[in-house]
Amino acid sequence: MTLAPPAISFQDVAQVFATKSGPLTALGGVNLEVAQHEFVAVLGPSGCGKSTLLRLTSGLMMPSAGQITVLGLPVTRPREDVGIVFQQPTLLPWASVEENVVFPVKHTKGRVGPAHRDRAREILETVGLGGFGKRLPGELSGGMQQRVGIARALFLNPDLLMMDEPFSALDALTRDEMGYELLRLWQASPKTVMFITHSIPEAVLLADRVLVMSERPGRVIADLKVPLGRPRSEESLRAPEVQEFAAHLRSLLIKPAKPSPKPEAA
Ligand SMILES: Nc1ncnc2c1ncn2[C@@H]1O[C@H](COP(=O)(O)OP(=O)(O)OP(=O)(O)O)[C@@H](O)[C@H]1O
Repeated sequence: MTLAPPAISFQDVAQVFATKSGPLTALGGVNLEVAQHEFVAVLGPSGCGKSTLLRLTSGLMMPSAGQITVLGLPVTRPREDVGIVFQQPTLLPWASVEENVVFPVKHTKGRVGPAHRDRAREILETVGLGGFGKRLPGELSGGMQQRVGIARALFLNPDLLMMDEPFSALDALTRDEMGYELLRLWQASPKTVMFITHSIPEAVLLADRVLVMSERPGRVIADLKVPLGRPRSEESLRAPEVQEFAAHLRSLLIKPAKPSPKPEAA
């Protein structure tokens, strides 16, 4: 029996950016593994390199050092089997919802065939936007626009779904609703998900495992299994062990305030 390779593997990955004020080490020696079909959330302070992690996995940039493999193969270029959802859906405002969804194919292959149109309609149906294909993005609510972004990422049925704070621009109720919606989609069509968020409740609700990153240069400082079965619900989130887990995550993320300097003696 051959063991399936991990969906994502980082070995001693560092990322240094050249900036006007000199080299900036965004990631300093990241090691992590994500199993196939696992849902992993990444939490960490602002600027610790979470988005960089996601861009490296997607092949949108190459690491300064270390090795990254996706499904057992080194990442050497942007991969078609990795779908990405950003904080803002970045839709083409003049193109219909359906045109936005088929955009990845139009962009790479130059033409869109009837099978692609069928797939676009199917995936729009799946994300709850059946019947909205001819609308323009500006005619949709923020939550609906983000659903279009998710449909576009799922259009080519990727093995991996990278999500960079996908719901953070939405109001609290829509955000919760989208979280459950995402779980439904993930359970109906299992994929490996790397989900970047600043929200501890969101990470706990969605993920199998939570990776916590240090301040820049980012490293993984904790790799914790969420103590919750599936399906998840508001009620299961209230369980004492889950509350305790969330409190532990909070303690890893929030540094105690430094004592203020003593006033100088008069
Ligand atoms: N292309 C780039 N050139 C120079 N510096 C960059 C580049 N991309 C990111 N950085 C810097 O690298 C660091 C990590 O950025 P990144 O966006 O990955 O952090 P993040 O954890 O996703 O932040 P946030 O939580 O605020 O979105 C930051 O200091 C950022 O300014």
